[in-house]
Amino acid sequence: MWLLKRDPTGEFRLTKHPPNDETPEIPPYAILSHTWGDEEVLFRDLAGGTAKNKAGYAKIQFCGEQAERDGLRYFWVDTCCIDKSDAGELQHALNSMFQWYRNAAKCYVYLADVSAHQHDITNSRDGNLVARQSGCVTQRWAFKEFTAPTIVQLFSKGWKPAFRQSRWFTRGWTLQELIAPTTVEFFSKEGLCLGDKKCLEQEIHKITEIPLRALQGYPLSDFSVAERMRWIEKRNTKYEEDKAYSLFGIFDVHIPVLYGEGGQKALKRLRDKIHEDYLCLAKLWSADPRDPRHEKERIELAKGGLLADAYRWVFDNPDFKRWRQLSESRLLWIKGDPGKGKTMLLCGIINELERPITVNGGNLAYFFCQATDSRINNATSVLRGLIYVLVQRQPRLLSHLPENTYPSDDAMAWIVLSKTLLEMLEDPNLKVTYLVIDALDECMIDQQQQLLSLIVQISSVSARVKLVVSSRNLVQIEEQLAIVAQQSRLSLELNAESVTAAVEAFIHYKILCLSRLKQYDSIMENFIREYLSSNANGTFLWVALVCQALADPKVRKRHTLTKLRTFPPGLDDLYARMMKQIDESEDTNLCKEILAVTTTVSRPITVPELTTFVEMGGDVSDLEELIGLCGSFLIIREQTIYFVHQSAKDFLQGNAAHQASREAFGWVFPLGMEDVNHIIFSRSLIAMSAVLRRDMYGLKAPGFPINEIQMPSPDPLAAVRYSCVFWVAHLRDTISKKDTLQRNILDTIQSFLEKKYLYWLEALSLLRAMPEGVIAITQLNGLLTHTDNSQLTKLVFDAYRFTLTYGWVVKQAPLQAAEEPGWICTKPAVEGDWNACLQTLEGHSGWVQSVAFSPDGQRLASGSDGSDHQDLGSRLRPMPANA
Ligand SMILES: Nc1ncnc2c1ncn2[C@@H]1O[C@H](COP(=O)(O)OP(=O)(O)OP(=O)(O)O)[C@@H](O)[C@H]1O
Repeated sequence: MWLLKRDPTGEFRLTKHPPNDETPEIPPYAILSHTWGDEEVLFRDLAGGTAKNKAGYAKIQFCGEQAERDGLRYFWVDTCCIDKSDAGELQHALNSMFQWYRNAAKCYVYLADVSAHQHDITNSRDGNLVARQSGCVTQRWAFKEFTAPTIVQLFSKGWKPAFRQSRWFTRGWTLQELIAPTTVEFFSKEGLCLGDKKCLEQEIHKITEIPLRALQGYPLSDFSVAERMRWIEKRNTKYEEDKAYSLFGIFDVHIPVLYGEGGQKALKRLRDKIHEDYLCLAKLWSADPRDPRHEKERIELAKGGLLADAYRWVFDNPDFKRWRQLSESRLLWIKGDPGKGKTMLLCGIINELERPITVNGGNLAYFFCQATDSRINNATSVLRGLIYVLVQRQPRLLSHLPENTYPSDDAMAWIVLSKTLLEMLEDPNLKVTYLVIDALDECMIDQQQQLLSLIVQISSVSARVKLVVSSRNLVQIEEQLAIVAQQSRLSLELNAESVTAAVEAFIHYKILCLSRLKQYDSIMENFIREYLSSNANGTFLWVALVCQALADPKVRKRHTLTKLRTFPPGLDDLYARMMKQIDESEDTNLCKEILAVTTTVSRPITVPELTTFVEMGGDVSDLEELIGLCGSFLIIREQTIYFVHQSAKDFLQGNAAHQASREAFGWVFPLGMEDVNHIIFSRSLIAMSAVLRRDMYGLKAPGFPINEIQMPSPDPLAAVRYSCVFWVAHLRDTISKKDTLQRNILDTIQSFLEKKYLYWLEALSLLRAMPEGVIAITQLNGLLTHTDNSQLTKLVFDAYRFTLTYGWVVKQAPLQAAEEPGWICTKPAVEGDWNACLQTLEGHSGWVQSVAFSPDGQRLASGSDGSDHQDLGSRLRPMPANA
């Protein structure tokens, strides 16, 4: 990078940075942003000593002098600090420009078409600022007092019309010059400061329509591609290709610079590259994308919204401060009992850290483990989540992603992804990176150990990586984390002592909300406050549950105090009391069924999915009412049923230490969990048999691109989405204590597969759940190994071979059969295999014609009679009209 510096003779000279390998650091520098005029000083002018003869020299002088006033010896100006005659240097400069602006200590925007002169405010000779009225000095400011807000006030509105109209806001390259730097100061053509990006943000937002969060330095990956593209739409560039090239930093992608290719072509190449990166990233979350950033928002919402007063205390905590400030402190473990507010505290920490980190080019990735959801309760998903966020924010890290990021074998996936993450964290371009992992204890127990080992390894990887993890206070976690060198690890325990003041703030807020709802008087408020404070024992969750119960419309204001006294202190006692309440209701059996199913399923299910498992003959609104009756354990958000908290599920599963928890297990599962698994499995098959058929989404032709599929309304698959993916898992759990599957179960499976196998695959394709489907059929194959039903075993084996060999894959499938995402596509492998499998399946199922592939085996075929199908057509019998 070339930088300008004043030499001892007072002239500006170019110096190359870093000068050598021993001093790799680039010194602090200022950077100029401006629009190009007629006579700009070029690289060769400075080298040849002709710079001063050009009008553009005034800007260089302005920038150099302003930098000196700000204590900066170096500065950079795009007109003369790039040797454009060198193509390699030009490409490098275009690729690096965003970072150069981002890393600048100050960015000065010189607005050649905005004048502050009419206000008679000028720089005096001593470098200070002087205001004159009728020629007399009325005020004088030292430059130190010369803060941006004072200046804005000073000039009031006089310069603003010209500012709004400034050409600077219409140019392409100035977009990144506005967004990338942390500090942007605007100057009039006389060199007077008009204000900075922060104090003018409302004005700039109105002019550019760029969201305030983007101006404030939040990660650009938080804004959609379409949104970011909109920012440049109305801007112009001298060379039409620059409209695309000026976006490299905004998307953190790079394509070769080819001036002459045309603006449209450059934009298309850029879009293709973005899309390619997106597809690559999407492969990480093959089936059900779980962007941890959305998960965080969902968690905050589900837990009633994040209250800053209840987590801000941590920023003054000495251990937290040490972890944040000392480079050797790499790992902070936040531990505490259920409901002490660990998850919410981590959300608050992320909010606090996010902006300062990302604004300085650092990165922050996080993941919330949740035992209630099999998609995010394992070590591999933690890795996928962290990598996903890291790469989203720094697409350049994509180069570390291996070809196959979704090996169907979980152990293999772990090996591949842990290596990938470690490589990313050692990337020389990576700046300070923070990783936050919530609820290590909610990671599946058999995978906890490997996750902990990786955390230990990361803690010693690089001084640029810092970690915050949280969990309950468990010995096995403590033992593992103790391996991290003592000076690198810190722990912070959330207990009654550390969080009492925060819980008080939470109680205050909750009472305020309740009071608004129920119109309490101050005596009532005080009584509730008193009761909550003396019984909460530093447990936020206890307070939240009691307040939720009081907010129930059925609790009359006059009964509030009596009701309040029925809530015992302690979480488990509170759950026991709530269980008793349900037991006393008229709908106790249905409530128990609902609780049994929701406790057993592998991910939170929706209300329509629950109708598959709970037989009640009523409509969905009845079911919603019943879920409401279980309100102390369950909540519905956006039609999905969640446990109010992991501790509520632990209680019903008999995992809590309290005696009442063991009673709860017997209450919910009188015939054991296997029985509930059997109910879920068998009702899944009944429901799928009724729903699955050919072309459920009315697409008419196979080979339909997955991204163009519009879900019909109502969705015919709504009630069986869960069943399609998880029926085999529940089948497996029915036999965990028995040796083999019973005859009648085998018959049911055989009948289902004979009639519905292809429709099931079609449903999985539509649900984008093919990778899980492959896992399910693999499991099924394994389960049947020891059965004596040879016909079924052969059927499943053929189905298994067929699925794996030809990969009924859609977008982001484990078997990369086609480059293009598709609905159902296949890749011919061994000819003989294909025919054998197909013949078996043809005999069993209807819509074989949806199996389609191109003769070269690479591209997805579309339509049932296209030429691509000739190869296939020669082998398939025409589909019967009534199939
Ligand atoms: N800062 C906060 N703002 C708003 N609500 C909070 C806050 N902290 C805690 N709560 C309330 O307390 C409840 C429990 O908090 P949280 O889930 O963070 O506990 P936890 O310690 O992570 O529990 P567990 O270990 O069992 O998962 C939340 O559901 C929420 O109602």
